[in-house]
Amino acid sequence: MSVAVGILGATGAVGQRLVQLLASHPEFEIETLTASEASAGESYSDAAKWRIESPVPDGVGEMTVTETTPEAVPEDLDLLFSSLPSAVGREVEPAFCEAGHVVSSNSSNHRTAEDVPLTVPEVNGDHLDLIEVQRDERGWDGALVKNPNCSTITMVPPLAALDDAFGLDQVTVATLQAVSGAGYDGVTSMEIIDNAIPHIGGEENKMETESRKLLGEFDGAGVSWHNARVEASCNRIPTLDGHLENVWVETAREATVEAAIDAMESYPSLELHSSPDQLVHVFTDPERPQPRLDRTLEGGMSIAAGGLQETDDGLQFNCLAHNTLRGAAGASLLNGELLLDRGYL
Ligand SMILES: NC(=O)C1=CN([C@@H]2O[C@H](COP(=O)(O)OP(=O)(O)OC[C@H]3O[C@@H](n4cnc5c(N)ncnc54)[C@H](OP(=O)(O)O)[C@@H]3O)[C@@H](O)[C@H]2O)C=CC1
Repeated sequence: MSVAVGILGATGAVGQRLVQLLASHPEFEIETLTASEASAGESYSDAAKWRIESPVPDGVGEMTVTETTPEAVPEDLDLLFSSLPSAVGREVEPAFCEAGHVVSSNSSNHRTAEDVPLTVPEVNGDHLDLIEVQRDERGWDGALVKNPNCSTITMVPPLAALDDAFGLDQVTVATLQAVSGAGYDGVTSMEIIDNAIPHIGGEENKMETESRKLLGEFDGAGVSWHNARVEASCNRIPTLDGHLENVWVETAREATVEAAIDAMESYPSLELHSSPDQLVHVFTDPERPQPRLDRTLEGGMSIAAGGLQETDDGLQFNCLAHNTLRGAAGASLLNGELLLDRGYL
């Protein structure tokens, strides 16, 4: 069975990754590509400044880009992936849902809304059924599902494993984030070469809130956020792709490095097309994980961890993920596969 899909914001950095991943997907077929009014009417090859190592996939370059409105896309599209700027997503995504479309969105708007599932399929796929509450409350035939921020996705699977094993009371994280997270025009070379920027607007709050929603419990009516305190400090560094994070956790029960490695490495993955075989890979070499060496682990869909050490009240570790694959386009794609698997398409 082939599922007809569209990409909202298809010409951008994340949209291009979605095009790349969807072009060879066995279940999804790209039917519609949208962007801003400035790009509408152009061929995809002309509208998108293609920045991915592999060429524009066959058949996509000639497609005509349409405007990002419900009227401009076919009514019978089963699924829309959204990689719009969040201010745009906030306005238009609900209109697509109201028009009956199911939207798997990477944009940050609505992530912490009470009736919007925020999911990392392997960690809290059960939260997807919040769609029923959303449809009741909003009267939509469609649905809006979100994946979290790229820095949040990087730390949440290891944290979920540690929570299952020992319980989490407090999480403190410092990030070293790649420039692609800011988008192509986000940070100039003069700002970032030979430098580090100890601030990324809004990022700390996203990590502190989204992680607690993801690790929370869904009871059929709503999500009770996890009680752990989460504190984040976010930094931009001159790597291209791959966010590296240093994490300290205070655990509720005594934790050992050996048990923590076991919990992370045995944390279950899923059998969705884009799921990695192993969700978290733990390195024992203290110099790993590194962005350049480890961001493409399992096609960029795995989380790399390492540097595990016991502390007075818990553990510390490092983790890394590819921010535009596992952290953005791949995360939306996995949510799309989960929607299909759970019968929402
Ligand atoms: N880059 C990353 O690593 C990550 C990005 N994100 C989030 O994903 C989203 C997309 O990011 P990114 O791909 O980097 O952004 P880009 O700026 O590269 O792309 C934005 C896309 O949205 C379209 N667009 C812009 N304005 C409008 C509008 N008014 N109406 C309709 N379409 C519009 C653009 O079309 P056009 O080409 O015509 O301008 C383009 O297709 C953002 O919300 C971002 O915060 C999340 C995680 C990681």
